[in-house]
Order: sequence, then structure tokens, then C-alpha cells
Amino acid sequence: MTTAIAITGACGRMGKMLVESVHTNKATSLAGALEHPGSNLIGNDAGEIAGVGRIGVPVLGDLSSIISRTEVIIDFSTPSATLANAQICADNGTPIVVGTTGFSDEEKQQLTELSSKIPMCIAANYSTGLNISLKLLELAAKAVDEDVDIEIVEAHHRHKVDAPSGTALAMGETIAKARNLDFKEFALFAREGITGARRKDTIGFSTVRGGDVVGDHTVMFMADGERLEVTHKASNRMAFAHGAVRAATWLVKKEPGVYDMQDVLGLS
Ligand SMILES: NC(=O)C1=CN([C@@H]2O[C@H](COP(=O)(O)OP(=O)(O)OC[C@H]3O[C@@H](n4cnc5c(N)ncnc54)[C@H](OP(=O)(O)O)[C@@H]3O)[C@@H](O)[C@H]2O)C=CC1
Ligand SMILES: O=C(O)C1=N[C@H](C(=O)O)C[C@H](O)C1
Repeated sequence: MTTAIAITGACGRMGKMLVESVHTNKATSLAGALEHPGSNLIGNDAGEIAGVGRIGVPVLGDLSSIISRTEVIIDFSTPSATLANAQICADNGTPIVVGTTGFSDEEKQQLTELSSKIPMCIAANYSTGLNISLKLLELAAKAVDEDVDIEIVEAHHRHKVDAPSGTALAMGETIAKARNLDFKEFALFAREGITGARRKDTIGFSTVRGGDVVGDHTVMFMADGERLEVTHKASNRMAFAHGAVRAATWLVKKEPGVYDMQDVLGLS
């Protein structure tokens, strides 16, 4: 038996990778491919759009029309689309894997409220390497000197619409938690002009956007006399897609609640 997965945002950069990953994985089958109802790609074959040839799955504009034959949804789209799709999943008891980033605090709250009805996996980054790096960051954040300076630098392609990346924020939150700091108080997202000397315990963020960079993240722990850097570089979106599909097959057996990729990988 294969796990029947539907992909929302199926014609996007990640959606195409997810269609390919689900289609080529022997343990999964593509139950549906969704775009927003106004998309001019509705009716096209999802496999042809993903570049894997005709697979007989048309791109549709209404998730409700295929949800009854779907065991789990994978959604990498936009915050408002993900929230609407998660509501449909909650109404139908269908688990959802969320890859979308850029949610406001209020949107995050609305999303997690729906998890009382369905299993939901939410992660800013589904790659295995990045999730291992979160464990390394936790270790480093606890072990380095109290007065170390911590900076996070991320780079992404020119089309990315949210900043800092969800992954950079997750890295900062992991570090703040390990050092018993309030992330909202100590995160510093911009510097310009006469900023004054660096404030102790700040976690600084720098954002680079350009070209076709898939996703680079570096965390620097800077002390007097030495610097530790933890870097992850994604060179192909398939690293995220395979991780999300793995999360989907894991999630279908779970109770309602919020999970993340650390849970899927047994790292939590
Ligand atoms: N967690 C992770 O591992 C990763 C997360 N991401 C995140 O995933 C998200 C998508 O990234 P990416 O693929 O690059 O972005 P794209 O813009 O390429 O893809 C988003 C897709 O969603 C579609 N869409 C918009 N509204 C709806 C809707 N209501 N229903 C269905 N589809 C809709 C868009 O259509 P249209 O273009 O016509 O509006 C588009 O095809 C981002 O938030 C990104 O940060 C990305 C990579 C990895
Ligand atoms: O938009 C992207 O491309 C990516 N988004 C995610 C994020 O915001 O962290 C993950 C990955 O870095 C690629």
C-alpha cells in the first residue's frame, strides 16, 4: 500500500520538486496537485509541469474536490493559502505537512489551533542536514562562553519574499532557548548608521538575496581569539522535497498535534 499524498502549490518551485518526489517514491502516490483557482495552469498535467512526463494527474483549483481520496497534504505555498488549506484539512481529518514560511504570529497561532483536530508537521526546513545542524547549534549555544557574540547570515534566490528566512529564525529560536534568552527581546534584524557598540546577548541576522541560491545558512559564535561557524548549504530543492515526503509518510500514523522535522528524524 502506498501513502496517497496531495500537493498544494504544485506548480511552484517546491511544488514541482514535491510532485517528482512523490511520483518517484515507491511508498507514495500522487492523489492530487492543487494550485489557486485562478491559476492559468489548471487542467495541465502535474507531471508535465514538474518535468517528469505525463502522469495523468491534472492540476486542480479546489482542494475539497480531492481531499476524500487523500491521506495527507503537503503544502509549500503562501501563508494565507496554507491557512485556508489547513482549515480544509481540519474539517476533513486529513494530516498536513506545512513547509511555507513567513507566517505572522497571529497566523502561526491560527495554524496551531487547527492541530487539535489533525496531525500537523510544521518546519521551516525539511532537509536532513539542516535539522542535524539545529542539534549542533543547541550543543554549541550551551557550551560556548557566556559573552560570545552570535550572528546568523542567510542567502537565498532573488524570488524569495520573506526575510529573514524561516530557517534563520528557527536557528535563532533554537539558540535563544538553549541560552535561556527571550528570542523576541534579543533578535536584532537590522543595523544602519551609528548603531553603538554591540549589545550583549543580541542574536544578529543578515539577509542576502540574489541569483539562484537555493538556501545557505551560517551561524557564527564569535569570541575573543576564536570563532566557531556552523554552515549548511542546500544545492538542490530535492533535499527539502524528500524530507517533506518522509514527514508525510511518518505523519499519517500520528495523533492530532503539532510535530516538526526533528520529531520525524528522531532528533527531538
Ligand atoms: N520548509 C522548507 O523546507 C522549505 C520551505 N520553503 C517555503 O515554501 C514556500 C514556497 O516556496 P517556493 O516554492 O519557492 O515558492 P513559489 O512561489 O515558487 O511557489 C508557491 C506556489 O503556491 C501557489 N499558490 C499560491 N496561492 C495558492 C493557493 N491558494 N492554492 C494553491 N497554490 C497556491 C503559487 O501560485 P502562483 O505563483 O500562481 O501565485 C505558487 O505556484 C515559501 O514560503 C518558502 O519559504 C521553500 C523551500 C523549502
Ligand atoms: O524560500 C526558499 O527558497 C526557502 N525557504 C525556507 C526558509 O525560509 O527557511 C527554507 C529554504 O532555506 C529555502
